[in-house]
Amino acid sequence: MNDQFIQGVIFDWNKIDDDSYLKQIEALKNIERLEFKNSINFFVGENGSGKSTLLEAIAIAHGFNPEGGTKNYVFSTHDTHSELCNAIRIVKGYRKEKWGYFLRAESFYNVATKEEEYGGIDSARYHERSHGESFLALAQNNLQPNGLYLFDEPEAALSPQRQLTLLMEIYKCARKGAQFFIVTHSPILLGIPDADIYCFDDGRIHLCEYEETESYQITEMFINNREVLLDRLLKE
Ligand SMILES: Nc1ncnc2c1ncn2[C@@H]1O[C@H](COP(=O)(O)OP(=O)(O)OP(=O)(O)O)[C@@H](O)[C@H]1O
Repeated sequence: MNDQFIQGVIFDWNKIDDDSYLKQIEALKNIERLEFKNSINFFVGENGSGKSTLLEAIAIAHGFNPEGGTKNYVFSTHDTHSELCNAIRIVKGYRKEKWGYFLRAESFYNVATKEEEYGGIDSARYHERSHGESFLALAQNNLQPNGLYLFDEPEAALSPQRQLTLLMEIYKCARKGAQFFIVTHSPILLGIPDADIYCFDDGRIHLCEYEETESYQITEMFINNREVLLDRLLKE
């Protein structure tokens, strides 16, 4: 039985203008519905394939602030979210999450500022740590059993060692009833066992295996054939 908080998304493209760029995004433009059965769901694919657009739309349609944070965050410093959130319906399960967090690498600074403000005197002092240290601390401070988490490229600030720490935390939290939607290019994070990987390449959203992702294939090819590859690339 599917006991996830978010079990799917239904799209109504009639609510989007014909000249909107959303209707030009190959992976999204013909999709009617998507199903989620897993506690850990990755969105992968080439730059510009629509991953962040969909993650953001799911987050906003579910009640999160467009720039990130918990559902209680209402600040907006740079309101540029797409109208896709108005054209989707979230299919919810019978369980309701106890806590949730939308975390995007690109607006982390603003979220950390708000987190310090809202958290009051006892809050973690995110701006007094390095980018990676504070990003991981903020993620860790907000990971709870039975929570719902939407992360956009959480690896951006993290060393490989800290990506492994985050991987461990996500895995443990998912086993305690949490659900994750994560946009990533990280071959480390993607390696988490038993996750569903939704690939946005080839003009559609489709499930794929870890070893089929470009993040894995290109990293593997580079590490195992670095000299030959560089020789070929740099000679051209
Ligand atoms: N405000 C906008 N106006 C026009 N086009 C936009 C706008 N925002 C995004 N796009 C386009 O929508 C497409 C999907 O963008 P999106 O940010 O979802 O890609 P992505 O898969 O998350 O990429 P990346 O891996 O680089 O983060 C891109 O081609 C992008 O240029």
